[in-house]
Amino acid sequence: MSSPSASALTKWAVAAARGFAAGAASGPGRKVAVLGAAGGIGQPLSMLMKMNNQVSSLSLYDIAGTPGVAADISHVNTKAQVKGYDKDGLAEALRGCDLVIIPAGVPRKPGMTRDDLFKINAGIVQGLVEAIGKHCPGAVLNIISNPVNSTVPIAVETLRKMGVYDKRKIMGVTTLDVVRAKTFYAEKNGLDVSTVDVPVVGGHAGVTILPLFSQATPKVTMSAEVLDALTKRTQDGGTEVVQAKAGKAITELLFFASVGDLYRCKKIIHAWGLNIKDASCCDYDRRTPLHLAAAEGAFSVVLWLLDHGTEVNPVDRFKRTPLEVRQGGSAVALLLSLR
Ligand SMILES: NC(=O)C1=CN([C@@H]2O[C@H](COP(=O)(O)OP(=O)(O)OC[C@H]3O[C@@H](n4cnc5c(N)ncnc54)[C@H](O)[C@@H]3O)[C@@H](O)[C@H]2O)C=CC1
Ligand SMILES: O=C([O-])CC(=O)C(=O)O
Repeated sequence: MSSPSASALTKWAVAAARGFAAGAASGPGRKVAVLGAAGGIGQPLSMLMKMNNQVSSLSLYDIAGTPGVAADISHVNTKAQVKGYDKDGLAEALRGCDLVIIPAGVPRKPGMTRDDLFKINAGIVQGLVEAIGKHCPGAVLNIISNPVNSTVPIAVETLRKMGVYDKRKIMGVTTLDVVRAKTFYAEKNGLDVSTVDVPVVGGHAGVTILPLFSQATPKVTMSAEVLDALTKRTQDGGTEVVQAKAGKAITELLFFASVGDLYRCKKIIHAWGLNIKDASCCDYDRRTPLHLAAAEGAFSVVLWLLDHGTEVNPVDRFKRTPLEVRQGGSAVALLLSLR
């Protein structure tokens, strides 16, 4: 499974607990569905649900990769019965659910805002909510898919049209903003984070996230500058994570450049919006994809990088250019020296 951030784990645990508190069904053992269960959020979230002893039945639904995730999660030694469902199994996954959590959809890449996801995720959420309205209309709904500020209203209107809307049962998951505000406030003021509370109101995007540090406890007087910085960091917390995760994409790009896999290089560059002209697209030793492709004689990758504007002579930490790391004469060396 991919590993979740600690803050994200806290967020989902709290959201799920709220979901249960507002749940319609009574008695032990709730049926929970995670839609988008095979994704970066879906997998650790599914694990948390499997570890929650209020859950007796856990439906893991995704359009791809569900069998592996369901097998993995089902091995956890807790009582919830796990079943994986692929794209044809949505109705069955939802039937009788008390709580449905939706992390399905595309995530941001560096440079994108959450609103940039609207075109794709609005349709995904609407389709899933229609199925919920049909197969488990009484369930509590937690929406994680971004932009939460828009996907929640879409869910509300979808259920309203179907005549099954209950305002007590739909929640956009924004707990992560509270988690971040508490962490940053405690860090800045040298407080034990377990004693800290910071209310956050508003939405889940940029300036719509409003941490109320004036209401935080324990109370600490902070300068206007510190207050502004904490507010901004809380509002930009998601962007901080999205950007940090792009580092992994660069590492993958460097690997596929070194093995001459042009198809995967292009896929990663496109998916993550990586800028191969940017000097920061490199590893710790400042080796660029061109350094690695040249060193391994990956002609097609070298040619493609050069044709797409990569600098010909960047120097790595050891002051070597791609031509210099290419040992001996070869087509790659000739290509580099002619540019
Ligand atoms: N509200 C919040 O605090 C947070 C929200 N998010 C949002 O959660 C969403 C998911 O993020 P990640 O898990 O990182 O993305 P991901 O790409 O790793 O996973 C998304 C999953 O959704 C699945 N999917 C796509 N269309 C589907 C459909 N029609 N039905 C069922 N599954 C479908 C994909 O197959 C994939 O497994 C994004 O929109 C992201 O912005 C992410 C972090 C925090
Ligand atoms: O920022 C994003 O795209 C994901 C998210 O909602 C968060 O981490 O708060």
